[in-house]
Amino acid sequence: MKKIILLGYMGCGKSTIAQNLSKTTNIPFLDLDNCIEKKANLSIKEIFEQYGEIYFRKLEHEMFVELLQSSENSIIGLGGGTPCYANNHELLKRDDVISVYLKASIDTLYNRLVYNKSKRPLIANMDEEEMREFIAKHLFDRSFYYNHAKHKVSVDDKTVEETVQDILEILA
Ligand SMILES: Nc1ncnc2c1ncn2[C@@H]1O[C@H](COP(=O)(O)OP(=O)(O)OP(=O)(O)O)[C@@H](O)[C@H]1O
Ligand SMILES: O=C(O)C1=C[C@@H](O)[C@@H](O)[C@H](O)C1
Ligand SMILES: [Mg+2]
Repeated sequence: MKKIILLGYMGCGKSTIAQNLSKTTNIPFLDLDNCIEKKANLSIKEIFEQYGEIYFRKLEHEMFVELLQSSENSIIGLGGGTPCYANNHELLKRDDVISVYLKASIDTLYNRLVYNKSKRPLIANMDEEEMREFIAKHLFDRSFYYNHAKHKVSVDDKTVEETVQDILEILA
């Protein structure tokens, strides 16, 4: 069974695009962050605060493997850091996986995240200047892992519908 996996930096649109792609294709959508929250019965923010990031990364890896094991077709929106820990990037190459990196520029990410950071523990307490610096460096470090995706779609200056269309072309 095929898994369509969307990955990329926080705010690139994984959850939004995955939800819309699911409506268009009728393939069920699973958001990895939401699945972790449901299983732990805690928000991502609470898991970071109460147990720390390393524990979160362990839960994230376990949930990713669990979702890949299911026999259903599905669209999976990963967390922003998922490919960058626990060798998760190797899983993007599996034969039953269609992995798509939603590539966004620093400006796009900054503009989307600046007013919407409270639920994202890695940036929640940063001021605007700090946040731009952080995104630039972090994206540079993470690109190595994101580039293990089989496909890449640029999301800058595109509507949700345009990005969904780009992904449908990959799937065709
Ligand atoms: N063209 C667009 N495509 C996708 N998202 C957009 C677009 N324009 C604005 N947004 C907004 O960008 C924000 C970030 O999107 P979303 O939460 O889907 O990102 P994410 O990649 O799932 O982030 P995270 O890794 O933190 O879960 C949302 O508020 C969404 O509405
Ligand atoms: O980029 C990251 O490392 C994260 C992104 C979010 O999706 C969550 O998975 C969490 O806030 C960590
Ligand atoms: Mg998301």
